[in-house]
Amino acid sequence: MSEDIKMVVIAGAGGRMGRALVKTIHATPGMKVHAALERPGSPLLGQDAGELAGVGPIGVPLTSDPLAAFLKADAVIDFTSPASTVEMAALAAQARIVHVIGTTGCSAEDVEKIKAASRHARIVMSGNMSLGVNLLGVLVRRAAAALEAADWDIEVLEMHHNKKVDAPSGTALLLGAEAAKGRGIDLLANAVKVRDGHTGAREAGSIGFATLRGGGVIGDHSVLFSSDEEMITLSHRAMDRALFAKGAVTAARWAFDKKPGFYSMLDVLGLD
Ligand SMILES: NC(=O)C1=CN([C@@H]2O[C@H](COP(=O)(O)OP(=O)(O)OC[C@H]3O[C@@H](n4cnc5c(N)ncnc54)[C@H](OP(=O)(O)O)[C@@H]3O)[C@@H](O)[C@H]2O)C=CC1
Ligand SMILES: O=C(O)C1=N[C@H](C(=O)O)C[C@H](O)C1
Repeated sequence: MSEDIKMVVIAGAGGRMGRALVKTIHATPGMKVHAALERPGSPLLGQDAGELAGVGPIGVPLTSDPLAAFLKADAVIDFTSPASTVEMAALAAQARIVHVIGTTGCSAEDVEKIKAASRHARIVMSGNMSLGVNLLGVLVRRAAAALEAADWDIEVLEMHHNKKVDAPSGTALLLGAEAAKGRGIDLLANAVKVRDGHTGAREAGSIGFATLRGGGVIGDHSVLFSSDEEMITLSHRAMDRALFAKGAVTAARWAFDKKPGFYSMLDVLGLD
């Protein structure tokens, strides 16, 4: 790689992932936190991003002007909210900088808008930035392709901390999408995301989701393949948010010399 990302903007710098990203970028030789963004009106505006991340002052105050932040930047790493990410995608495309998106809970409409921005921008978007989860996705796809839908039920189980606002998690949906791909079916048409009351028996071929929330769990995911006689469980546990931050930095570096387009972590990791 001849050129490398140097100046990185962190969107949502005061959040759980934003702080982990500031810490990771600060510790990465050759990289610098160029600007740190929070939403307009946030009580964190003006505070130093390094202080918030626990690495001491780095001379980068939190601001709420993405366009000014993107000037002279190489990339923006964005773990915020769907509305903010859609807005950032248009602005990052205007500024022609790499946009790495970890935000989950985006609607199909949101994703269409982000994809439209990727006509002019290098965008990497994934519900999970870790090598482990993306490899798990490939294994899930293979298992789903090998196991007959009539005999094997697929359920995706996830647990996260009690502050998480979207469900099922982006990772659960990613794993469900891989299972659907393995079976050659459409996830949207076959997903069962809620069960309550007299639901009737499980529909063969459906892909179920179950969501747990509690305490400080960073991210646990399992895909269960159950037949009448046996069960296969493929799972992943995230133990530190630095995992996702490092994955996002890898994605930004990978995208730097790519053409405009909408990429995933499977592209970045060469797993597809
Ligand atoms: N893909 C992956 O690998 C991972 C994805 N995630 C996803 O990342 C997202 C963030 O997670 P997490 O850090 O835990 O959540 P937090 O709520 O801790 O952080 C999000 C931050 O973004 C801020 N924000 C909201 N709107 C804007 C805006 N317009 N401009 C700048 N900042 C804004 C929020 O501010 P305020 O609170 O004031 O609204 C908050 O500080 C979630 O969607 C989560 O699911 C998380 C981990 C890994
Ligand atoms: O909100 C989180 O914390 C996480 N969100 C992502 C998701 O929705 O899958 C990734 C990770 O599991 C943590």
